[in-house]
Amino acid sequence: MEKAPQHAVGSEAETKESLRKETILYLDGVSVSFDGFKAINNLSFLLQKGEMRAIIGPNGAGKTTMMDIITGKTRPDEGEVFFDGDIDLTKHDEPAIATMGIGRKFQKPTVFEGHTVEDNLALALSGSRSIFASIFHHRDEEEEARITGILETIRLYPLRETSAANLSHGQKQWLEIGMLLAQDPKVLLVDEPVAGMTDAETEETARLLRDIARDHSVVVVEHDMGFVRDLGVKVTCLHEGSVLSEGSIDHVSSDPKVVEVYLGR
Ligand SMILES: Nc1ncnc2c1ncn2[C@@H]1O[C@H](COP(=O)(O)OP(=O)(O)OP(=O)(O)O)[C@@H](O)[C@H]1O
Repeated sequence: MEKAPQHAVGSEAETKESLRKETILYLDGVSVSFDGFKAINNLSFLLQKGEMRAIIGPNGAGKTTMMDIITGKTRPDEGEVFFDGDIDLTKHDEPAIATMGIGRKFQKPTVFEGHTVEDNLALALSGSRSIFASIFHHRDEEEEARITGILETIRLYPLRETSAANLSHGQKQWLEIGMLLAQDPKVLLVDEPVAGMTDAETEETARLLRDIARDHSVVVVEHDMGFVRDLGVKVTCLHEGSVLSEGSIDHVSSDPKVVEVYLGR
């Protein structure tokens, strides 16, 4: 008897594994239900190391739930979720996943309003140090250089001594992205970064995220299609907890399925 079937199964698993090893995020066959409702339904999503991806989709498509699964906030009922090739995220909790290098920025900025831009970054850089100790501790050259680098990336170097309370909404979003960068994540998950921003801030945010994507992997969830186009990256459209369409912005935005459930509305 031929051993072909067994061999075929083995090689399929090997192919999957070698595919997985190239990825920074790997979701395969992931499902999760809330009270019998499948919010995520057999979802497969691969993010390559160093890639930036935009996620779009109608309200309730499962975008937030997908982020919740990646960050360990929600446990999937089924499926595989891997980080950096071979770390099984379903075996780790939220704080452990954050420490491993998955940083998440929620829609609403949560900067420390009473502190300067620079001190907010110092706080984020210090991790567990107390607020008082972070601000008054003498920063060494390396810390100074990192803070300066982040201030330049987030376009706030000239405002470093300004109180965060006096920043515009858009600048607060950038500061929060900076605070995420201070934690040195490998992947940044960014939820609706340009909601409520001016047109000029929105355009600058696309450039800022492209700069960050030069040395990080990034997932951006956003409804603003002009902004998604400016990002110039592969787009995934979710619908009913699965991938409806994936590819270039031109491919996805002209896909009749996407027009029907999302763009045409
Ligand atoms: N904890 C929960 N309990 C019950 N249902 C939930 C829970 N979390 C999400 N859902 C449901 O799962 C579906 C997917 O929600 P999700 O928030 O992931 O969508 P979304 O794509 O992020 O939408 P939006 O663009 O509005 O933020 C929705 O129908 C939502 O009501």
